[in-house]
Amino acid sequence: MADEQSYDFDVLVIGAGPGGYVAAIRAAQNGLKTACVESRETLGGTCLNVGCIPSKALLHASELFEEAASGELAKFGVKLEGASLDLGAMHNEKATAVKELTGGIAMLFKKNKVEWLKGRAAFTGKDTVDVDGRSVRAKNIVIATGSSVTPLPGVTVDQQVVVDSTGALSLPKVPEHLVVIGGGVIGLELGSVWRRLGAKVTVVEFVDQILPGFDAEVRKEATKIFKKQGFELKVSTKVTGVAVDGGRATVTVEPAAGGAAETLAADAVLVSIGRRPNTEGLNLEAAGLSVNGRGQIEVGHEFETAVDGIWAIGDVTPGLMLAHRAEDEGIAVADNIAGLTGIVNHDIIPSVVYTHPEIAGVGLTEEQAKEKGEIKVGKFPFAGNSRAKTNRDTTGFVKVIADAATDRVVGVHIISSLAGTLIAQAAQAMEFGATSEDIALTCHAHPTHSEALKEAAMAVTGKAIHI
Ligand SMILES: Cc1cc2nc3c(=O)[nH]c(=O)nc-3n(C[C@H](O)[C@H](O)[C@H](O)COP(=O)(O)OP(=O)(O)OC[C@H]3O[C@@H](n4cnc5c(N)ncnc54)[C@H](O)[C@@H]3O)c2cc1C
Ligand SMILES: NC(=O)c1ccc[n+]([C@@H]2O[C@H](COP(=O)([O-])OP(=O)(O)OC[C@H]3O[C@@H](n4cnc5c(N)ncnc54)[C@H](O)[C@@H]3O)[C@@H](O)[C@H]2O)c1
Repeated sequence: MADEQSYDFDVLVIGAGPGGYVAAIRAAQNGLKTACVESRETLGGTCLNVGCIPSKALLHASELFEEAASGELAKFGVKLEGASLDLGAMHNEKATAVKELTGGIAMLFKKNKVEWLKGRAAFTGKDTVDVDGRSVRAKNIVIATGSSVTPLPGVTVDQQVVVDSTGALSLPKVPEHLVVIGGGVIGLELGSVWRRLGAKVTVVEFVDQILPGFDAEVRKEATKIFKKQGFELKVSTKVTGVAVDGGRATVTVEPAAGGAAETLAADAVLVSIGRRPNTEGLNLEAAGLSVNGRGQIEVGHEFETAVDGIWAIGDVTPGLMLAHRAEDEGIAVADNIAGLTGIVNHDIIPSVVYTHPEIAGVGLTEEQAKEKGEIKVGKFPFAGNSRAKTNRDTTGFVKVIADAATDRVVGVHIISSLAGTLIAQAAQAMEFGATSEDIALTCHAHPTHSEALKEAAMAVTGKAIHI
């Protein structure tokens, strides 16, 4: 047993993404001497540097551009002429947002006295880590090393013509034809950005529907909406090769089940087929740790690994690869290390796709809920919501799924321009164990989009008013 005095830190966090930086701050708030190792130049991990934040900056800016350029604003009495794109300015504004937010984490580290050890960490023992030649010893070590892009065998990402999500956040010009490989969240969000700015976008998806993991009805409706927006969606299709020549790509695709091949000519190709955990170079063996078949570090209920004093959170562990899950786990693990009670309810983690409209879900899909037992479903379209109608923004619906016997809400799914914001209300209701009647009897402000959630809850008993 090591001498308590010989530890450099009570808690050493490896990785300063949403999981790691939050864990470090909470550990310090809990009175523990804490350091966080991060090899990037800036804090904030994938999310702040090359993920959530820059993608949302471009989604926001491209939405403004499309709205201004489309002439759609004229009906509201807003006449614009000759909206034009300054892509450089758009990228600069994105970079400013990223800089402000990553700099903000550095300030929070200072304020909370979290020491940032700049460099790459590798285990040399169960409580020792090498950080670029410096040996650091800690009583507790939290692995929060996140994830990186899954490569597609045989396809080389050059970040010029064939890009991953990081490259697609910084394309220097709008492609004429962008082929997106993978119809998941990244493909549809970044595909939306470039489509709005003028690209033709073709999405090649291996399975028979886009947006894996979402409610089937939501996936079907989303498919209709994206097609109407001009996306070409090639589902049940696999890419068998990408050849690059003279700044252009030829993408060869064929039916997933086999069949005749065809080629797509593109000037940009985005590979977005998922992400995989970062454990390479961590030297987990020196700590006595191993990974599962998917390369993830398995953890127990308290985020403890198989080795005492080593914990793991976020994308490097099994579960939804989402920033808010990582953050909540960061708080919980730091509380558990301090001897407090840190819990994350993994059954109630909202997922949001920030396209237009947004697509959001929490809890069980209708298919999953049916497998578990009898359910009642209430649905309400935004076409019946007064605020959505006033805004001329009626695409989508809210679906509330409740247990037939107890009326307890087990899932909520929303397609709407404000779905990402509305889903928080559903998550909170579910966390408090609400029934659909509880939501139906809660007074919602008028006129707001949130009234659609109340009406969907009322529809569970067939008594919605505005439909
Ligand atoms: C384009 C894109 C958009 C996204 N948008 C969203 C979104 O809108 N909402 C959402 O919830 N999620 C989004 N995500 C997913 C989100 O970014 C991740 O789920 C989240 O960042 C995971 O947090 P984490 O702390 O587990 O790991 P990460 O954010 O990946 O951070 C891990 C950090 O550890 C560092 N690191 C790794 N190994 C070492 C080592 N050995 N030594 C030192 N440092 C190391 C890495 O440099 C990295 O900075 C998006 C992802 C991408 C790619
Ligand atoms: N808004 C958000 O919360 C947000 C945004 C971006 C990313 N993320 C996270 O980042 C992670 C990675 O995103 P992603 O979009 O890369 O992954 P994803 O898992 O969401 O989607 C990948 C898609 O690629 C398809 N696919 C896999 N192999 C293929 C192949 N060979 N050819 C064609 N299609 C193939 C899959 O069927 C799936 O539909 C996700 O887990 C997501 O949670 C979240």
